[in-house]
Amino acid sequence: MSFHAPEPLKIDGSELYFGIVAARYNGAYVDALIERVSAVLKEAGVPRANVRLERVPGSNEIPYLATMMAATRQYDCIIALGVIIRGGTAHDEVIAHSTASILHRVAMQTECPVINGILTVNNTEQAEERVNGHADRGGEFARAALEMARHKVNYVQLLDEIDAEAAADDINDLFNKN
Ligand SMILES: Nc1c(NC[C@H](O)[C@H](O)[C@H](O)CO)[nH]c(=O)[nH]c1=O
Ligand SMILES: CC(=O)[C@@H](O)COP(=O)(O)O
Repeated sequence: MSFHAPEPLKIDGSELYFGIVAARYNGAYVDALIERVSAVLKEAGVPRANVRLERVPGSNEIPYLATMMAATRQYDCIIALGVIIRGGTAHDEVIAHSTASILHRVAMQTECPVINGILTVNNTEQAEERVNGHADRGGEFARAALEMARHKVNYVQLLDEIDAEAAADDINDLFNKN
């Protein structure tokens, strides 16, 4: 098991907004992830009102809601939470790969970072260890979300400033020509 999560950064979450999309499949494990994510966001000062939680049937449905939430432009980061447990067929692999790839695409296309908090495990013991046991994956996902939300806010602001400067340059050029 991996225990090399980065050292937590001190991030003031009081003005950050988060969307959580969580599967109902394997609900007890996912609920435990939601609890840890919520606790860590709260510790960072994120007001409860700044966090919106949406539930979907299974992890396969997460990308749709993540896309819709990101498209609202109301969030600084989306956190996707699910637990995929290996079954008898390759269905679990199909869902794990496709969701991971779509979540990246959502982030690139909307400028809203997306945290892939969809655990892919071989059995219930591995799920238990990661959500209620030694590994605090929910906490890790929340801390990654705080860090990425801060990047998002900074870069969106920087891009706005660059756009404003470019627009001002265009206006100056126009006046200088006339
Ligand atoms: N087997 C798991 C699923 N399967 C359900 C799918 O995610 C989906 O709801 C269904 O295929 C309809 O589109 N979901 C999980 O989150 N975890 C699993 O282990
Ligand atoms: C139906 C599912 O989402 C998933 O549990 C598939 O399990 P299995 O591969 O054992 O049919």
